Amino acid sequence: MVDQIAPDLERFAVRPGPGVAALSAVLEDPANSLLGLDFDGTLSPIIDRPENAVIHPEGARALDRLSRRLGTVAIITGRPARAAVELGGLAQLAGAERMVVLGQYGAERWDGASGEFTIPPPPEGIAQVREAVTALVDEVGIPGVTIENKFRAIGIHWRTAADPQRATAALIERARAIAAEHDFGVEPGRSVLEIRPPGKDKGMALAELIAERGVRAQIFGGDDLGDLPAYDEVVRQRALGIPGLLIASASPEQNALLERADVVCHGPAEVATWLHLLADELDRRAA
Ligand SMILES: O=P(O)(O)OC[C@H]1O[C@H](O[C@H]2O[C@H](CO)[C@@H](O)[C@H](O)[C@H]2O)[C@H](O)[C@@H](O)[C@@H]1O
Repeated sequence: MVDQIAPDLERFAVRPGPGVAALSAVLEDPANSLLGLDFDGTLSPIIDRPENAVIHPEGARALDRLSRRLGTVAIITGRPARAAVELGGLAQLAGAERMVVLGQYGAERWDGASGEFTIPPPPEGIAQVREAVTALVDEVGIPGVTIENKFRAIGIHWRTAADPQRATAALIERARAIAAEHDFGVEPGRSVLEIRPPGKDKGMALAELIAERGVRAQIFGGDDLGDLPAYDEVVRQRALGIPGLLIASASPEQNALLERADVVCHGPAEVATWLHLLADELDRRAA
């Protein structure tokens, strides 16, 4: 039996603070612990075309290892649940039965145990929103601006725009007006503005999963503004006695999470390295 010694905090690069106790709690009780991760920018490197995104190969390997050790591994994403499962190859992971995907900020779900998707019907008004957004993008006419149809939401992307500054100046306020007119909300992200129905966020999605699974300790990692409600939820859960560690996947595009994080990784490759460290330590303790 291996000694249950405290984790080497220097190796895990955990800032002094509540993340330290959370890491110990996860290592001591992995079966009742949750790992929640965002998809794009945290597991999957940011690329020009959303439909070609994949999980970093080392991230996929680490997820595979962790899904055998932790009670719950959840991908909590703005992506449709089906897209995350397919792009991430999640159904093929060894511990897939312990994985959950909460897609479209918690509106959709995939359960690895049953392989079933829960996808509510598209919200009222989405066809009109799509039409108005398409007309706006056509009228603005900036090459490289693209529309992502997420069936219950629409993403306007300008990562590949010929003139990203002109694109944001021409699009953002008018896209917000379209959202307001149809009682939709907006979700700003990395070179994207999403128009989506209100009422769900990653914090709510996380809270529901914690309650459902009886989670006793957690780790959550994200990279963008849409992850902040999950950060808030981790802080709220700490006050309720559930320790939580926050990982930020840092990028030059977004620094809103950095000061709040217990661990800062530089993009999905470093997130993957950190997840492997966690898997190594869990394997060592299980040996
Ligand atoms: O919650 P997430 O898993 O982080 O998803 C947020 C949005 O990510 C995607 O867009 C981002 O990644 C693309 C691929 O790397 C990139 O081209 C784009 O610029 C990024 O904003 C995705 O397309 C959206 O649907 C997600 O809501």
